[in-house]
Amino acid sequence: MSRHGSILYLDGITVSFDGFKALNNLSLIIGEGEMRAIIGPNGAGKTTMMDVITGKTRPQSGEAVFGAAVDLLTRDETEIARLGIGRKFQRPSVFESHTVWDNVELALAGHRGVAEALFHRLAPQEKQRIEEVLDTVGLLSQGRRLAAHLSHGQKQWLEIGMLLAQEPQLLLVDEPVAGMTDDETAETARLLKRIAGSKAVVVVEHDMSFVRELGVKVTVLHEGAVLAEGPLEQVSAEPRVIEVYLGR
Ligand SMILES: Nc1ncnc2c1ncn2[C@@H]1O[C@H](COP(=O)(O)OP(=O)(O)OP(=O)(O)O)[C@@H](O)[C@H]1O
Repeated sequence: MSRHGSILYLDGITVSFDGFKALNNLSLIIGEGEMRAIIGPNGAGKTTMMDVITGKTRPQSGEAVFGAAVDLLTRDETEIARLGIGRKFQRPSVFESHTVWDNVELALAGHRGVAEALFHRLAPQEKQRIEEVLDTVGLLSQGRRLAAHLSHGQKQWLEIGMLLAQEPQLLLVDEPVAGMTDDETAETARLLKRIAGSKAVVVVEHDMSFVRELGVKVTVLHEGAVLAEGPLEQVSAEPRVIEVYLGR
């Protein structure tokens, strides 16, 4: 496998929990600006893979390289986030008692405390950046609303916006459309497509119609390793994939 031009290079990653291999010699390469969908049955290792990339779990063996040469296995979670890897967990976690605008402003400020961040006078370029982020996630007209009053889908988009404010090069998104309406699901696919290109996006999702809408290369995980990889039509026609995942 070649590392050239990749934003993420995983090679031979193995994670054992009491002898059980949650990841078993997993290798995966994500290109710069690429969007990739990761699918696979429950227990396939999708969450564990995200945990390894973000420094939450250390593998027993393997290599994990970010960009040209950053060895992720020597960095802790905070360092990895600062390096430019953003992670969105399944459930939205926004500051409900703050406005949509303030949520993005807080994310932009990052290291400043909440009070300090909100009383800090915004530089024109910070204001512009917040507007850009809200526009990207389709919430520009919602800036003054309290986050608590947003729909479930809008909260998910806001949290994606909060990650974008931190300018990641790689965004990991775990089951973004769970609990969304069909319209919100379709909008989320459009949103992620707008984001990909300027940054790489790895999306874990069980919703096949959403994965189809993304229209990107799919990696099927099974028992901690890659079972199949390619366009959705191709992998979904493979007998092994049908047997372990799609046919159930
Ligand atoms: N801390 C842990 N201790 C022991 N076993 C674990 C631990 N974390 C995960 N596992 C096991 O590793 C396997 C992979 O789990 P993982 O959560 O990565 O799968 P997944 O593909 O994300 O599944 P799902 O689609 O259900 O979220 C599972 O069998 C799980 O029970």
